[in-house]
Amino acid sequence: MNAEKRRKSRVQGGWAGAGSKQNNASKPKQSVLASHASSQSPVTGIVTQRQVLASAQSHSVKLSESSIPQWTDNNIGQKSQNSQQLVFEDPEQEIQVKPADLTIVKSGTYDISTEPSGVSRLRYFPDFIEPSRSEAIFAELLDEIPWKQRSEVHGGVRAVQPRLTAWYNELPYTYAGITVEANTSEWPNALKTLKDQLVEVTGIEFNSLAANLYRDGHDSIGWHSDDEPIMGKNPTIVSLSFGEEGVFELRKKPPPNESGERDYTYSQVIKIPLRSGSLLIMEGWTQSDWQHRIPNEYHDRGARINITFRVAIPSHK
Ligand SMILES: O=C(O)CCC(=O)C(=O)O
Ligand SMILES: [Fe+2]
Repeated sequence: MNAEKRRKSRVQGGWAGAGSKQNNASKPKQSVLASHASSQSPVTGIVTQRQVLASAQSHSVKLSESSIPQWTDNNIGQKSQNSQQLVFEDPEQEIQVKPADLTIVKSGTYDISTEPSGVSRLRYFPDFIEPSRSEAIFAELLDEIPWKQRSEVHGGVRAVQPRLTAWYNELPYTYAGITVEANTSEWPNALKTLKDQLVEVTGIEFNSLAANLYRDGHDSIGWHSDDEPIMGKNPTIVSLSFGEEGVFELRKKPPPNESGERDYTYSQVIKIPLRSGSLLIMEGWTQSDWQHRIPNEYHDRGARINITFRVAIPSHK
């Protein structure tokens, strides 16, 4: 056997032995991927969008320091010794994989997580208000709400919000470094009726209302939680959408590092396309354990109005 042939046969032999070990090591990862996507999805009724490169199911795979099989001359004819060297023991390095994004499209109640604080629950009713009524409400709100572009402060930097807002409440409301003045003016009629309807559905007597107008696809609201002290602990946030569809996204908060920072690279993301007339309720620990946003879009989008009914607690004056 010449030198080149000998080298090839060694390599093939080496990888054949190593391969079976390696495959075994990576197999559980694949089966977790498959089963997680179907039956073990933490959120039933959710469509799993598998995005080939950007995301895969959440699973931590532990590898030994050297995941590449070692090859030495001693391996020839010493199968057992060879395989000994390739056992994946003493895991030292953890590889994290970003879970596939999940999309909620169907009406239902979704417990999106149970830890670290407790149950985070979403209730989604895509067809809460019929299309012709939604259209009329959209026109009324666009016309009657005193929309204003405000600015907010992030990391000490003040910037104009990429959307218009309004707030109806007896108390001023502080969030993202700004204080929105109290607004005791009368609620638009459509909102009074909707509030009564929502009090019936939820049993909660809402006393405040925040409104957002996303004028087009350039408008957005960044990642945040509705966890201002004025909302109290575990607030129920009831959100109605009118006009153009907007994709509402949630991402799970990872544990903070020693400096209190959170790395969201591997966070679970849940998307809910909020169409006109839809109702989304966030409950439980959702504001503690998740953030949400409406990203801007790369394609043209018409105007969208979002109304959130909340309970502001007067003791936080
Ligand atoms: O527009 C939406 O659906 C979300 C608005 C929101 O998160 C907020 O106003 O706090
Ligand atoms: Fe919010």
